[in-house]
Amino acid sequence: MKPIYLTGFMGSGKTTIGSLLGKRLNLPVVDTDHYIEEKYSRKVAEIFSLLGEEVFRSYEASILSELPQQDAVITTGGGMAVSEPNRKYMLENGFVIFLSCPLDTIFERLKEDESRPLFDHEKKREMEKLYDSRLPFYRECHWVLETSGEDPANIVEKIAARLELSDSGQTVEKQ
Ligand SMILES: Nc1ncnc2c1ncn2[C@@H]1O[C@H](COP(=O)(O)OP(=O)(O)OP(=O)(O)O)[C@@H](O)[C@H]1O
Ligand SMILES: O=C(O)C1=C[C@@H](O)[C@@H](O)[C@H](O)C1
Ligand SMILES: [Mg+2]
Repeated sequence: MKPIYLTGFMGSGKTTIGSLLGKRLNLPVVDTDHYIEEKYSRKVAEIFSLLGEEVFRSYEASILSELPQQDAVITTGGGMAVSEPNRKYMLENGFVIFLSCPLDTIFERLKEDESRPLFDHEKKREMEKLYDSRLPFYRECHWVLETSGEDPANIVEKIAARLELSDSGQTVEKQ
């Protein structure tokens, strides 16, 4: 089975859902942010502050091909799908699920969380711009799954059900 890539904006639930999905499907899970932190022995926030975003993006691009090529759930950082070559790689080599979530819900989810260098709780307008600019990239995927108002466990069951449908050869709608 091709790897499942979870994409979407910061706070859409990629890491949370991916971890549960891995357990549900009995597949290993690789989180690209964690992989980069291990490989380069620095926290994502440190890479941004010490080396800059461009360096972080080069790390993201270079690690994709090091990740499992099959039987895995890969939870991506929020900016992974913004790069065209990254999107192309994921679309060609795996099954890409965009976890969609309204920005207001994301603000609510991340209100106590300061770990994301690009998420500024005080700058709603800038966050809206970033969010809107990224939507077209996230939408280049195999499935769009709306996550707001859904419990993580339910989302996982929905994904598992859709994967079973596609395994059985039935046509599945993108949205
Ligand atoms: N479906 C959900 N319902 C409620 N809370 C959720 C849901 N999914 C995730 N959360 C919460 O939202 C926060 C962010 O989730 P998570 O870290 O999984 O996002 P992410 O998409 O991996 O973000 P990033 O792109 O920054 O890595 C966490 O506190 C998590 O518990
Ligand atoms: O959306 C983004 O650009 C980011 C999301 C996080 O997962 C991290 O990859 C980093 O904080 C950047
Ligand atoms: Mg994450």
